[in-house]
Amino acid sequence: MSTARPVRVRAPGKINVSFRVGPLRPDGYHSVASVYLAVSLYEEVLATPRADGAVTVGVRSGSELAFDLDSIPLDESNLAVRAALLLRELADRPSGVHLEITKRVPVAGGMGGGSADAAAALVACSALWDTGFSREELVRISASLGADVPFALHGGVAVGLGVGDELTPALARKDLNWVLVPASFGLSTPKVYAVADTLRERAGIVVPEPGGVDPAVLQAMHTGDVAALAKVVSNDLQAAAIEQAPELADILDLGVAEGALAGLVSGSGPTVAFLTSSRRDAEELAQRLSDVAGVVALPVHGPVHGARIMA
Ligand SMILES: C[C@](O)(CO)[C@H](O)COP(=O)(O)OP(=O)(O)OC[C@H]1O[C@@H](n2ccc(N)nc2=O)[C@H](O)[C@@H]1O
Ligand SMILES: Nc1ncnc2c1ncn2[C@@H]1O[C@H](COP(=O)(O)OP(=O)(O)OP(=O)(O)O)[C@@H](O)[C@H]1O
Repeated sequence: MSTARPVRVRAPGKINVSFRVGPLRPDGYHSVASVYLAVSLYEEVLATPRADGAVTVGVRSGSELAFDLDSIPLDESNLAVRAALLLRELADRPSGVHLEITKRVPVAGGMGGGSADAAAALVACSALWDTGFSREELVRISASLGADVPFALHGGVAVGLGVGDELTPALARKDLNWVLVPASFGLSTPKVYAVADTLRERAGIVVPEPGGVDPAVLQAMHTGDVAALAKVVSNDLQAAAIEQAPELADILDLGVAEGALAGLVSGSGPTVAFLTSSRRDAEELAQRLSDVAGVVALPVHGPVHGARIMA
């Protein structure tokens, strides 16, 4: 359907419930095996047509988190702008658009917030410009914007191979309840990968190709066995994130001491995610972490849908 009216899209942040990192490839990326879970913390992009043909962006906070909005570029390096420019070129449209981003996913937090913005911008502009691209085509297009962008479009639960962009849907029988503890600072994704390489080199570890994901993780999600899942969640980037920000180790210990079934750093960090048994346990843990440590702690659940137009 063609529309000249503004289009609002929301796209989720993610947790890597399991994340294996293989060797560094010649292109500067690592081959990975990821179990992605989309969680109920959403970015929103409102796309409004611009008559002058320009592609512009604005960012505002939609959260109680103290976002460093100044660290987000407002030029052509903004991921949402890159998405719109790429789509415009592929669809051969002369159209302009203003993208207003409402941020709720921690910036540089390891939860794919910028990727969610890119996915939301693709879906919004595709509707605005009536490109006729299918969802599958948008997913394919999105891979050139970043390794996490296809999953922000896809949503739900998925296995990500290659650099994380080769997705296969997976099943979660039950809604999983987590508590997120965002940090007041960000970590650079390439830096965390580089530190991971250095740590492995120093330990004399020759890193194998990740192959696939840990089948025990898929099995636990498939059967909805949260206790079993808690035993197998893991992230190969966690040690490198802790090396960069040692306080993350204390937060991980605290969450488990306060009753989380398990804790792990999300993606390249520094956001920490704690698994709990129920929505109620997540709310109680978030309250305790806030009381005991004075940290912001957000209960979330997943799987949730990928980038989608809002009514
Ligand atoms: C850490 C994760 O968030 C886990 O899902 C992703 O692997 C990162 O995904 P992303 O932020 O979308 O990454 P991109 O924007 O494509 O890449 C940023 C940088 O991260 C590093 N990178 C990213 C993905 C990957 N499989 N191997 C890498 O080494 C590379 O240095 C790359 O230049
Ligand atoms: N729309 C955007 N939103 C946030 N950051 C953006 C955006 N466009 C470009 N960036 C740049 O990308 C950097 C990382 O952003 P993002 O919030 O996606 O990190 P992240 O969640 O750690 O990413 P990932 O988990 O995918 O590695 C920011 O510091 C910023 O400089």
